[in-house]
Amino acid sequence: MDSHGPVVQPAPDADPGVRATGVTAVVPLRDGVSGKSRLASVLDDDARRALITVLAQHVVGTLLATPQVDGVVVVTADAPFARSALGELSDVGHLAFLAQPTDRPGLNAALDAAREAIGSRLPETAPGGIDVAPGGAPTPHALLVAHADLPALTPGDITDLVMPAAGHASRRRPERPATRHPAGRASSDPADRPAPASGGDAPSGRPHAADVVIATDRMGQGTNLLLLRPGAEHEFRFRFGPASRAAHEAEAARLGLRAVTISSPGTAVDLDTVDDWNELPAAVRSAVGRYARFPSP
Ligand SMILES: Nc1nc2c(ncn2[C@@H]2O[C@H](COP(=O)(O)OP(=O)(O)OP(=O)(O)O)[C@@H](O)[C@H]2O)c(=O)[nH]1
Ligand SMILES: C=C(OP(=O)(O)O)C(=O)O
Repeated sequence: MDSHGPVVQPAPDADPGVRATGVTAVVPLRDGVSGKSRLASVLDDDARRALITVLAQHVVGTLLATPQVDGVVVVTADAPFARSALGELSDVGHLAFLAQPTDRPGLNAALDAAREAIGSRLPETAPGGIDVAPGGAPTPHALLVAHADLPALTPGDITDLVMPAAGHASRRRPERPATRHPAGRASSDPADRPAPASGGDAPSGRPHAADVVIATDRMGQGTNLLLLRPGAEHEFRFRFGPASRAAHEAEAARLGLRAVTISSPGTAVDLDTVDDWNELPAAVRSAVGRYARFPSP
């Protein structure tokens, strides 16, 4: 394994020339100290820091390896930590770091700050702002929020989520067994597109692009990734936190936007608790476990 943590392979069968729309990804990353507090009973500070690092490397590397993603902005309360954890990935693609304003604490405020920075296209030299331009983003542009703790996420999952057919009622094949690495499960086969968890009521046989795509967690309660297509990306209020899936569905309804909620193994698996750890696919647990030693169950 290289210094970027779990290896990320580009989706092998994705056509880089095919774009639903340009996508700018935003990854919130609190810091390397206070995060993963729900694992504090089993992991000490150093182990949690290592875990936060390897998970963030995996998510950001996966986004950068996804053909539809033009750039990634990491919004963080701890820029030195984020740069040291992720800076090397700048070689892979357009990666920017945005320091979260100290007077705007919290996850939703961090995302608001990132959205504003992207919208105003801060110059590279903007004080406290983006220090690496996320790339010549064409308009219209979609905004994809992805949490930094999704160890089974693959480029294929992201392609499936951002392509216009995401949320269209599809026949889901059984998950393929993990190949060389959990991130190697990528596919752009339409039949592998994530099944809608709810709200996907597009006419049969015709893909329909939702304005808002919510990738929920394995309990069906939270939001691990959130796509706002052009037209939805400005007004939508981020409602991350407890029961955010329902809150985001309600927010879309409030704005008269069409939303779909999807779930696939790679998007649903986050790592917040010991239960999450025990539920990880074995290959993913083994890859992550090389960086953060969890006690045996
Ligand atoms: N920039 C920023 N990111 C945050 C903040 N709070 C959470 N995040 C990030 O948002 C994502 C989801 O975070 P949570 O699962 O709620 O928190 P966590 O730190 O991973 O875990 P817990 O401490 O157990 O809640 C992760 O990528 C976090 O790093 C915040 O206040 N600012
Ligand atoms: C913040 C969220 O998730 P979690 O804290 O469970 O990672 C969420 O699902 O909105």
